[in-house]
Amino acid sequence: MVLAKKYIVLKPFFGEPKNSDFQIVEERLPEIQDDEFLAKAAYISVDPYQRVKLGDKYPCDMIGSQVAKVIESKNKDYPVGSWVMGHFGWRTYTITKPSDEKFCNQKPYLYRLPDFGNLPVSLGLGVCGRVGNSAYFGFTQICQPNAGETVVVSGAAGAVGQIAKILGCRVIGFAGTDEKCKWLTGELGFDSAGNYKNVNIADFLRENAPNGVDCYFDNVGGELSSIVISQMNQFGRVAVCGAISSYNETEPENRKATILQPSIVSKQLKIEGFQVNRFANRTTEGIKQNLQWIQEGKLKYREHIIDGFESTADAFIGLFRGANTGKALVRII
Ligand SMILES: NC(=O)C1=CN([C@@H]2O[C@H](COP(=O)(O)OP(=O)(O)OC[C@H]3O[C@@H](n4cnc5c(N)ncnc54)[C@H](OP(=O)(O)O)[C@@H]3O)[C@@H](O)[C@H]2O)C=CC1
Ligand SMILES: CCCCCC(=O)/C=C/[C@H]1[C@H](O)CC(=O)[C@@H]1CCCCCCC(=O)O
Repeated sequence: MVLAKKYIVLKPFFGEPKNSDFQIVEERLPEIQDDEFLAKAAYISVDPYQRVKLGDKYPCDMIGSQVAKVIESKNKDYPVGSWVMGHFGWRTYTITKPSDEKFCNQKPYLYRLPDFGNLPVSLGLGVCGRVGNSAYFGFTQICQPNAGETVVVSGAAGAVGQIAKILGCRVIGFAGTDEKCKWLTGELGFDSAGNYKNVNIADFLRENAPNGVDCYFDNVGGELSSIVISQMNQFGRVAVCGAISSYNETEPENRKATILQPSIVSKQLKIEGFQVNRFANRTTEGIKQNLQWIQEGKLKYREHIIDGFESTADAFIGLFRGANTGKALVRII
């Protein structure tokens, strides 16, 4: 008999998520049945979308993905010792099977990790998982960049800007600390990077993108994005990936930003939102491309790893304070 621990969310988040919004409970797991396997969590992913994508019934199980190891199995496709990515929620042990979508209707719900060679399995939640695929497919399919074009990325400490450099673009990033900006222009080779908390965004862009912006990959939304969009070129393309600047905002007044329509019309812009599961049937293609770029030394990654299941809520809260540089993960020890 296995005793699992899981997080439940007690009530809707209000403003920044708090430890008191969560409770850890224990659950006795039954014996596995035909087709099922038992997986032990190794890394749990904390992600900004978890702030805004819970249902409306409380208390509820916390949603989220993990990389887990199969430790008991009655399913030949998931043998003991194999590594899986599963959308199981924040929990230590899970019994499931491929047709089981009781935890969440996310697609893909479950898959075996490809062979990462010498690289850590934790990448399956970051650059070699759905986060990396958001960057790869969101940027290439929505922005449709051409070599030589100028690309701006907000929430820039991820893969998008590096992919833009690989594709021959000029890249400008915005991030929330000077240390992150130094990493972007240093190790990651961005052409310039500005700390959105202390630069004048419009002036910074006029100086660093004097010929205007062709593509904008928007992770944050709000006024920063309105300013970037106001400096776009004719037929510019915007991929709207997220709007983290608004996720904790409780006052509707503060969710307002400068009107976009004059720029959209006069510059004939294409602005398109996307959700990475749109590309679910190309999951392996995206993972393999990012993996290949890592192996070739073209794509670098950082992980922000916090130890201990009991630290998961803190790791989640840290996302909204910019505590992470790179993918935020909880290692289950
Ligand atoms: N459309 C889709 O399918 C997907 C969308 N997303 C979205 O992409 C965005 C980035 O997610 P992800 O890469 O997982 O997370 P990150 O690893 O980029 O972590 C979140 C980062 O957001 C920044 N941030 C926090 N608060 C604010 C704020 N008020 N204004 C600006 N930046 C802020 C912080 O960095 P800093 O120090 O720079 O402030 C923080 O480190 C989110 O909006 C998320 O919802 C993610 C995955 C899939
Ligand atoms: C205003 C709400 C904007 C929310 C944007 C966002 O972050 C959406 C993300 C999810 C989308 O709805 C479907 C998904 O699968 C996205 C999340 C994927 C992130 C992957 C995180 C790691 C993992 O679970 O593998």
